[in-house]
Amino acid sequence: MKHQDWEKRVAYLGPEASFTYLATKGIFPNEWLMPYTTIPECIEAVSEGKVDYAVVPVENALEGTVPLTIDYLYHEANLYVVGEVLSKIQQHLMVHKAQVANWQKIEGVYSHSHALAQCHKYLFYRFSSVPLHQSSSTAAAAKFVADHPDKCIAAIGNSSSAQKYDLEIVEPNIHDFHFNHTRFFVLSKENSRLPMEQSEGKAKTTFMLTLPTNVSGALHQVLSVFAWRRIDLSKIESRPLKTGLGDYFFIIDILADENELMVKGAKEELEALGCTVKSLGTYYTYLTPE
Ligand SMILES: O=C(O)C(=O)C[C@]1(C(=O)O)C=C[C@@H](O)C=C1
Repeated sequence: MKHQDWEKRVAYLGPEASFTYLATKGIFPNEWLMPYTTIPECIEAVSEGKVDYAVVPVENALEGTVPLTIDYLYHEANLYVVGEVLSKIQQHLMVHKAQVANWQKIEGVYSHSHALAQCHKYLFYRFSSVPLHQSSSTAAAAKFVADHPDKCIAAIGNSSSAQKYDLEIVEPNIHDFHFNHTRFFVLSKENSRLPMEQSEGKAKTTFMLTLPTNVSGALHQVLSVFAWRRIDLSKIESRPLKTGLGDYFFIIDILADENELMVKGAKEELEALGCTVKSLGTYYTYLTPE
């Protein structure tokens, strides 16, 4: 198929075989997938209309929120979440095939900062004196190792990246906790939603909210707005507003559709209380096959 035959362009944190690529391929198997080096570049590509969607990591079960994604969405972009993808994350240690015999003597480990953090205990106990190097993604690390056959170095990443860049997995499943999943947002300029088919079928909405200044008990009031309406929240987290110490905005994930009467009412009441509320839209959750 030629590029111009593809209907949608989708930016993702590349290169090919990154975890974001696998999530993107899972939800867009037939679209034109375009790799970008950083999360802001993916987000800008949608904002500037170069692509229809961008897929970016937003939260990991071991490491928590991906601050760059949330902060960029709040401070720099005006986009909507049209879907989310949940993927199981398995991290493996891999080396160039020319270095397999020497892998216990590696002189450097390369990976994305989140992947290094997910394997912290393993690296601490097994390779405590070996320098760790951050890459723009796990697949970028695998590619770097592939491009340097003479160096005794390793990458941490998934089995697809080992395959794609022809590396050998020398120690599989080195992530510190078994339940390792990452959540990815699919972003668009339109407040639409990807079709429900193949999703889990339950609607989810994300609000970004700031509290009125100097009001005691403001957060308590916000939570009561949801509580008395029996609106289920799956996440609430604060991030710095970057205007001074103690200034925060909140990300709130709601297990309901923004068009439901109770959610509309909640938004109105929050605004009446002096909060600024921005809805990132309602979307469905997709699982990538394990
Ligand atoms: O480096 C990759 O392969 C990515 O897609 C990025 C990323 C992340 O930002 O959390 C995605 C999933 C894993 O948690 C590790 C890294």
